[in-house]
Amino acid sequence: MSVNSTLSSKKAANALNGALRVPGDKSMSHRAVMFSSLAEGTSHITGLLEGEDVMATLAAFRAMGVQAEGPNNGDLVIHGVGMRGLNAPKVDLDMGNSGTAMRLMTGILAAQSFASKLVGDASLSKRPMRRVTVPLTSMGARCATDDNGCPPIHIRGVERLQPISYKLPMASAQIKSAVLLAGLYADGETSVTEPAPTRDHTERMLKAYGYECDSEKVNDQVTTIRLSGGGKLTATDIDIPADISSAAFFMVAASIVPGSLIVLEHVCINPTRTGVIDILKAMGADIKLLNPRAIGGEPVADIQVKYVGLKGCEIDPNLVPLAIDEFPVLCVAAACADGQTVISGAEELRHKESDRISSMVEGLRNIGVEVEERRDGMLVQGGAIRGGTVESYHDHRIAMSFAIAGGVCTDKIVINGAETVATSFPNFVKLATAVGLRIE
Ligand SMILES: O=C(O)C1=C[C@@H](OP(=O)(O)O)[C@@H](O)[C@H](O)C1
Ligand SMILES: C=C(OP(=O)(O)O)C(=O)O
Repeated sequence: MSVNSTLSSKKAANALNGALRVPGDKSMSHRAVMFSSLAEGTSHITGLLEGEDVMATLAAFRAMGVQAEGPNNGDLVIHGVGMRGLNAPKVDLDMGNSGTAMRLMTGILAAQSFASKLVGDASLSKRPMRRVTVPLTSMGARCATDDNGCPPIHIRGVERLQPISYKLPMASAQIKSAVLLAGLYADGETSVTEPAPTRDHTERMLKAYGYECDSEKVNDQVTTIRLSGGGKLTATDIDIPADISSAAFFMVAASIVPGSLIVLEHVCINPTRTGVIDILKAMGADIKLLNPRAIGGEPVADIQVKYVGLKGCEIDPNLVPLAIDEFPVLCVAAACADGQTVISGAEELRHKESDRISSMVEGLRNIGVEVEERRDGMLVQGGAIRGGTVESYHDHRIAMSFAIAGGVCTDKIVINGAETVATSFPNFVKLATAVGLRIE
């Protein structure tokens, strides 16, 4: 762990200044490890996030016989074993805190000829998993959750899978990806229709590893993704840009601490991930995308954020899936804005590492913010942040969001359970301190 279990965050002495590069994108890092392991040949990954979530994915493949060197400063070499080259694991596969790891691995493992069992930590063990086992079972997979629909997931070997045409019941990149990954092994064409755009790293990265995958827009919101089973992945070199979900903490910090000017370098600005920029801009933030470029099939830019002060707004529910992991820190932005901010259409937040609606409502109240909890969101009354003690509920994004609130509090904020930041952002405290936040 890079930090103690309690963080204490105090008002920044000065404005935040400087350029920083946050760690690699978590969604892309998981997928790069998965696809490199299943590919034919040796892949070189750079910019990998060395957070605990991604390390759980890597450990699972090592337990199934995949050889890898690293990671070392974000560099990882993986010797792929091919689509059918995994060995039966001799141990339960521990996905730690990571919903992405558990759901995507279920898609891959449900198609193998051997049995496996996926387990997770206390938080992951409370998260809903039937959303993946139900469609996979209809493809002929033999996988089951516990009676309560949560992990562990028990998977039995199968000889073959049938393809399906699956309409996602909710906008979820994890369910989409789990079905597509199982579809790689199915006899025929699998299609997934999403009700609203969700992150498309699986589709983009499949293409980077030489696997054909088509996306067809049905209308503005709805897209159908199709692929045919039985193909192969070919090893490649992949450079992973910085994670906009980690950058978001500093985008909000610079937007609420007067006088700030920061540049977040080399951030992935895939349009299925940039809802946080649109929402902050709707609140009046001054955000500029500098040096736009393409890296490994993904758009990348340096993001400049200058303090101008925020105003409350009604957040467009269509932006929710495009900023799903950024809502905890957006709640902090709302608490510092002039006027009210309304979040709606965001019930999925209740199924993350913690119930992020109730964790944020409770924490904001503890530091002196007026909030009304709603089933699918909340209403935040902007104003001053006093300070107090908050619980992270072992949710990395809750812990880091309150650390950012510390930049403007009049007293100090103590965050319990902060070791969890290592799941997605191991050097958070170091980078935050480097740009001027005062975190102990
Ligand atoms: O596919 C992914 O990499 C992710 C999808 C999102 O989850 P859902 O698909 O459950 O919304 C997101 O919250 C998670 O952090 C990463
Ligand atoms: C929800 C998150 O991750 P996961 O679902 O992979 O646990 C997150 O990182 O905010």
